[in-house]
Order: sequence, then structure tokens, then C-alpha cells
Amino acid sequence: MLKIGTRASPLAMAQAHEARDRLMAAHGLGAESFEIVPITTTGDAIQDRPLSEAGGKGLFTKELEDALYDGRIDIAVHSSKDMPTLLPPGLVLSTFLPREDVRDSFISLSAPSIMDLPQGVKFGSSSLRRQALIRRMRPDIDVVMFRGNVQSRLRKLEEGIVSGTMLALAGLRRLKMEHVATDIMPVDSFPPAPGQGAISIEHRGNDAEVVRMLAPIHDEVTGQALACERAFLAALDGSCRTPIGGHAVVENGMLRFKGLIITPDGTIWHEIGAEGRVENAAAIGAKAGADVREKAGTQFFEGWF
Ligand SMILES: NCc1[nH]cc(CCC(=O)O)c1CC(=O)O
Repeated sequence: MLKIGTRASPLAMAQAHEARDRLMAAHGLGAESFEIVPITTTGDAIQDRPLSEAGGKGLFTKELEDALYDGRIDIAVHSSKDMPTLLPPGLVLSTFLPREDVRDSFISLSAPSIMDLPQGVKFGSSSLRRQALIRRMRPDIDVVMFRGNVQSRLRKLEEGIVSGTMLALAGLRRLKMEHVATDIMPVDSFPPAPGQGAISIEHRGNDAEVVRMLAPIHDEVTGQALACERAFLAALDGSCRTPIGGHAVVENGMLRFKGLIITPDGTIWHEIGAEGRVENAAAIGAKAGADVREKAGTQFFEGWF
């Protein structure tokens, strides 16, 4: 019996089921060989303030990691986007499932695109990256803090609390809710978060049986793109306080990466492009991070908060 840990949100549960289904198919096993263990995390419990204030990315992972350490679960299924770049001792992130669409979707009941929103309306997002990118496109718009699952966001749109919000297209697809997307943002003008759209699996590094089970469901190309994007994030100190975009594409053994850092008010940004062979994925991302940091200068990272 392999115990699969997951957050309890509908999206996390859908991702855990996807991981289980792939494991069943890869090993010819039935559902009875797996147990899905939902765990409520601090990140899920805090709904009234931005996660960047409450402690950052680790909020979604700590309880799952505790459960890995004490054996309540054997693997933890995560959204890669929510994973800190550094893992606690003894745990590894070895396995990436084939990536979904990386793009963000715009959701509104009153305008077909962000540029069509009326002057000065409210836009809800808790992601610093999305907030900054929206402000870059539409400095007139009032960006407000906004959290919660798809259903609660749609309710707030209906109630007129905000005129627009944004969600990852990947999440909507996994919830079979793609139809709520009003517009899809191009990656060039609206770069996704590093890791967006990719499910990853964390486990105890010394668990040989788990390593054997996971090997056939790992997607090589997604793993290479993620190695690059996560190295970029790590080089920039990937705290949730810096709006960062980053996206790597792998084709025929070559990797192309584009990254962006932007001030929270959306007025200053720096972009970086890099490419090379996939074998050097992590080095390409790390160098792009160091290069964009140098391009931006230290003053870029100071005095926002
Ligand atoms: N921080 C929440 C989160 N983590 C991963 C996804 C979407 C799915 C993905 O990117 O794989 C979401 C919701 C969202 O951004 O819309």
C-alpha cells in the first residue's frame, strides 16, 4: 500500500488522483494498492492575508513534509509552483508529471479581456507576480488581495466585489472548469510563475521502493524545464516577496528560458533570455538569475515594503 499525501483542496485532490492513476497504469495495479491521505496545511487555513505576509511558500508544504518524516505518507503530491527551492534534509523532489498548459487565464463576467475592463475597477489577486503584471498593463486598475478556491472567486465576481481575477489555466483544466476562463494570457507579455502547470512528487530520498515506483511516471522534459526554472528562482532568492516570472521550453535536446523580475507596482522590470543544452538546465537557470540580478542592480530589490 502506497500512501499518497496531498492538500485537501479540490485542485490538490485532483492532482493526487492524477498521480495515482499514472502509478496504477505504469505498474498495472488497482486502486486498492494506494491510499490518498488529505492533509490540511497552514496555507489552506489562512484565508485572510497574503501568504507572502504569513510566511511564504512553505505554508503549503510543512504539514505534508512532517507526514513524510513520520511515515503517515510515502509520497507528497504538490503543485511545483508552491514548492520552496530548498527542501528539508532527507526529502527529495524527484518526479515531475507531464506539464499542463503554463498560461494564466483572466476571468471576468463584465469584460472579454484585461484591456477591456472599465477605468479604475477592482481586480482580485493574491499573487505578487500577477498583481505587478496587471499594474504594468493597466496602472489605473485597483488591485486588491484575493484568495480562495475557484468557486469562492466566481462568487465574488458575481457579487461584484471585483471585476476580474486570474487563475492558472492548468488548475482550471484539472478541475474540468476551463470554461470559466474569459481570456488566456500570452506567455511573452504575462510570464507564468516558475513551475506553473507542473505537478511534482516529494518523498524520503532513501526510500528505494518509492524511487522504483515513481521512476516510470517521471516526465523527463518537464523535469528539465523545472530544473531550470527552479534554479532561476533559487538564484533570485525565490522569496514570495519578489514578483518573478520564468518559463523554460525544451525541444530536441535544447532548452530556451525566459525570465522576468518586476517591481510590485509594475513600473520597473527586467527580462532575461537564455538557452543551451538540456544537460545544463539548472546551470542555465542559475546564470539567468545571476544575470538579471546584476542587470537590475541592488536598488531594484530594496525599499518595497
Ligand atoms: N498557489 C496556488 C496554486 N498553485 C498551483 C496552482 C495552479 C496549478 C498549477 O500551476 O499547476 C494554483 C492556483 C492558481 O494559481 O490558479
